Amino acid sequence: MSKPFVFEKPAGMRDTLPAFYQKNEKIKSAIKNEMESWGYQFIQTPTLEYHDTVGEASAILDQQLFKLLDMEGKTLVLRPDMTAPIARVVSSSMKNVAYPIRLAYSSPVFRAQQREGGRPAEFEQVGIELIGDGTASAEAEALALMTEVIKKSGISSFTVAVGHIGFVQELLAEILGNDNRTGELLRYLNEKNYVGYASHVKELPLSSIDTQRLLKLLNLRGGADVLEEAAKLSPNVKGQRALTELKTLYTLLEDYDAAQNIVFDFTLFSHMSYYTGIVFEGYAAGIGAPISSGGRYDELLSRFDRHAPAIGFAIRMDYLIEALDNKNEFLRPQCILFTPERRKEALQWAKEKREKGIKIVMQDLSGVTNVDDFSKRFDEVHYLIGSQQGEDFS
Ligand SMILES: N[C@@H](Cc1c[nH]c[nH+]1)C(=O)O
Repeated sequence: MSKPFVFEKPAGMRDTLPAFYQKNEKIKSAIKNEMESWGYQFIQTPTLEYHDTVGEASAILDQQLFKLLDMEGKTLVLRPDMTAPIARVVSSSMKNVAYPIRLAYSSPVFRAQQREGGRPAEFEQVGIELIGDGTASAEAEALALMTEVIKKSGISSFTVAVGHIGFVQELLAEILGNDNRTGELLRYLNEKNYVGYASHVKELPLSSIDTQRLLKLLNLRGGADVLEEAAKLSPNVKGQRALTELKTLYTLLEDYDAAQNIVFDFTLFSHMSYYTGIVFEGYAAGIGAPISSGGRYDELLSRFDRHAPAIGFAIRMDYLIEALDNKNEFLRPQCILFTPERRKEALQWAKEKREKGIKIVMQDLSGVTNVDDFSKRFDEVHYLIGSQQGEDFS
């Protein structure tokens, strides 16, 4: 016997079925409304971009980029994130719009995955970018909005981890000097491989004080008192500046009433190499991967010749939906099963219900083979069958 035909999909590609789709659309619309109410304007950018502009600026590992060629032989990429395309837009079509600029997006992004990893290679991000504002208020706004959006989506139990790329890089560079060794430790942090980080540190030929400083970095996770602990690692001037920035940020977040969910985490290091200052990730109970992430990227815009400080974040819709408890279940449609002689009556009834916002499936009885099975899909099933008046729809 020949093997049954399997409709395989490329690694990491997924179908979105009705239940997930509905939930996603509903939550997404709540998130978008919130972003719009803070004055962010939604834009769309193309799915394909040039590899040597947006592809490189996106700061994703090259092997994770989906690449293809256009008719002129130029290499294109499926956009791996939205921050770089938005930097391109702000520096070209919007170059005459004065800073600060507040933009938002809701778009699929693409990052190639190994099949064994089982991770999605296409997923939807809803995010914002606040470009041209280098103030602490801009940082507080981004974090407060992210917190609000997570709350509005129905997640009650979550934390937002905040770190600072500058602090970590300065500390490592001061102790290790050489870029390769720093790079290696940063890679462990990015992979959240703290055991690997610690054993690597212990192998390095360092004074015991410096070994301790590098190891203590791993404990710098927790409430606002972590900032005091971080100060004890005797950071250099730039490192101290980063700590002051974080302290100010915390005070501002208290004003925004958004400090309750914040924890500081100096091990936070992102794979996105454009970050230059604070970085943050949102975590929901029960989900291992971040449901949102963002940070300050003050150098990216210069790559597009319109220098500006900037900050932003993206919500990862698939993980966010996974994190929602099922109390958000959606009402299923109602069904009206009719026979042709009652079709008009059924149509009239369906029209009235639909106008009231109730979802109605109209189904000719002779088109259904197993009525019992079919009926299970609906909240209510009404019968308009035969010439007799069968059901009272008042
Ligand atoms: N583009 C980032 C999120 C982000 C938006 N703005 C700044 N950071 C990501 O895909 O992880």
